[in-house]
Amino acid sequence: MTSYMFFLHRGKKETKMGTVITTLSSQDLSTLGLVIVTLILSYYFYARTSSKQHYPRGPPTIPILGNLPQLLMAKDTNMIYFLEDSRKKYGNVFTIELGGVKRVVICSYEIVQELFSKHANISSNRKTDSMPETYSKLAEVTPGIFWAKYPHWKTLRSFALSTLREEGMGKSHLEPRIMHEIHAYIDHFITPHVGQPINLSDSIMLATANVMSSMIHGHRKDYTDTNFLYWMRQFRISIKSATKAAIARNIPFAAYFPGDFTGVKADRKAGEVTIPEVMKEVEAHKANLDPNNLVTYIDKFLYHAQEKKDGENLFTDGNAGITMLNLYAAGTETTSTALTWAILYMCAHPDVQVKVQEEIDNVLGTNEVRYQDRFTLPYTEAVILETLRLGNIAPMALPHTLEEEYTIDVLLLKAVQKIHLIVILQTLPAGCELMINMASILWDEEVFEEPNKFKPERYLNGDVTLKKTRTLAFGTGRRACLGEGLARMELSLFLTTFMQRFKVSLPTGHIPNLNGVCSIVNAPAKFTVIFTER
Ligand code: HEM
Repeated sequence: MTSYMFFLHRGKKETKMGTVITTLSSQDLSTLGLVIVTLILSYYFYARTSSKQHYPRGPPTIPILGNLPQLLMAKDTNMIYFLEDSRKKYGNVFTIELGGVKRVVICSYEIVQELFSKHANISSNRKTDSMPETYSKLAEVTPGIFWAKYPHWKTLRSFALSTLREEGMGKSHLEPRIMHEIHAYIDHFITPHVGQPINLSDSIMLATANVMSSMIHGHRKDYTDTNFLYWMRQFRISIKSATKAAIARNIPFAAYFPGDFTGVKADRKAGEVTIPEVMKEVEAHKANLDPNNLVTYIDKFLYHAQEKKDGENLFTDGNAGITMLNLYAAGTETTSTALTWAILYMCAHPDVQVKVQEEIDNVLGTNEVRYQDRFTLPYTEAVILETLRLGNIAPMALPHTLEEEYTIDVLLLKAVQKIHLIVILQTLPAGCELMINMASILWDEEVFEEPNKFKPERYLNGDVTLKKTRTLAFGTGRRACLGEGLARMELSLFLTTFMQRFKVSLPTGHIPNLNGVCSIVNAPAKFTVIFTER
């Protein structure tokens, strides 16, 4: 009778201790094999039928109440699910439920593409109850672009997109206006303070706001205009308190907590300042409307209203005001935050900064940059792409509403969950809100090697050309960022000009803090930077 011995150490004839665990005959072994195969098969079939019994099964719901104090009280970080790659903790799709609103958080690039691009017809609306109060009052009558639903959204978005393109978004004829703003910014905020620490993030948004302003109204505001400064400060408060305030809207009693933990009061105050201000601008443009000289967004909007071309009366004064506010909100803080990250990364990585400057010196010398130069400045462009990835500017994008119940494709689930035998279907309920966890996608270690490191070369083929690498920083599908062309243009022109003229560094002894402070945008923590003439 042949005996088979089972030992503790694989590949050894005996354990170190020489302990024999058990002995089995060949017949025993066949029986054991049969038992194992039977167990595996029955588990497989059991799991299939048991998961079928529960079909369709939705994503797990993460209890949010336990985290509520953190969400409401945290000064800097209020959206805890969006600050990290939540997939590791909760999976590719999970639900957070707050005040009766189900929010489905998606942490997979493939599922985002599947829902927002392939099934855009059922996922491209937004609910107004997830918006901050600043807008909600106006939006009850005038939806603007951000929070509008089909078919109104389509009309307003198409109008905004075509008008901004006429104004030069992504095109060379906008360049002089952006360059004018860059020089004004340098003259006012940098040159007088060369060699001294300055707070970039507080001032750079005035420059990006002015680019927007020149497209919307046809003129920029002076950096000493106190009304403009006050308006921008309130505007910024409303953006920063937006996520907290939106949460509080779903838990009404939270607004009555002492102080302003929920941001509702700040948001309300900001609304009281910003809304009348934009409506004043609308009135001023209306009073001076010249059909033979329609060169700004707002004039074209008001002229369209007079013509009543839409037949649905969408082109109202209220919508003129709120779309204007949407464009400021979307186009100001996002781009200025990306620029602030770019400068911080340059300070934190002096070697990268030197490479950017060498490239600019070789290609441009002292010539002023043109947007078309991006094709011959691949390293600088790679720095911008890496900034958009690692800086994670819009950490949760904007919520979408799912119009119909939707079961995520089983093959896709198998692929993203890397499960081969049992796949638990995930059915998302109609009416839920879909949110993207950008951190899971932009910092995905399976796609980006060492995702937490700033490595522009990941976007390059050698040092020569840009690699095609997936990105989601501007969203995807019908509702993707409307201003991507403008943002890319501003980032390229601002960063190249700054790097051409200045060396940037942190004050001696300051260690760069590369953790973001997350609200609707993910911004660097407060820091000061020293610009030195090169
Ligand atoms: C670095 C800068 C920017 C980033 C990272 C960014 C990112 C995004 C993201 C992620 C969304 C949401 C997409 C979705 O709902 O799925 C969005 C929407 C939007 N963005 Fe941007 N954005 C930037 C700059 C701009 C600029 C400069 C403008 C101004 C023209 C702009 C206008 C908009 C508008 C109007 C929407 C709403 C679109 C809609 O609801 O149809 N963005 N952006």
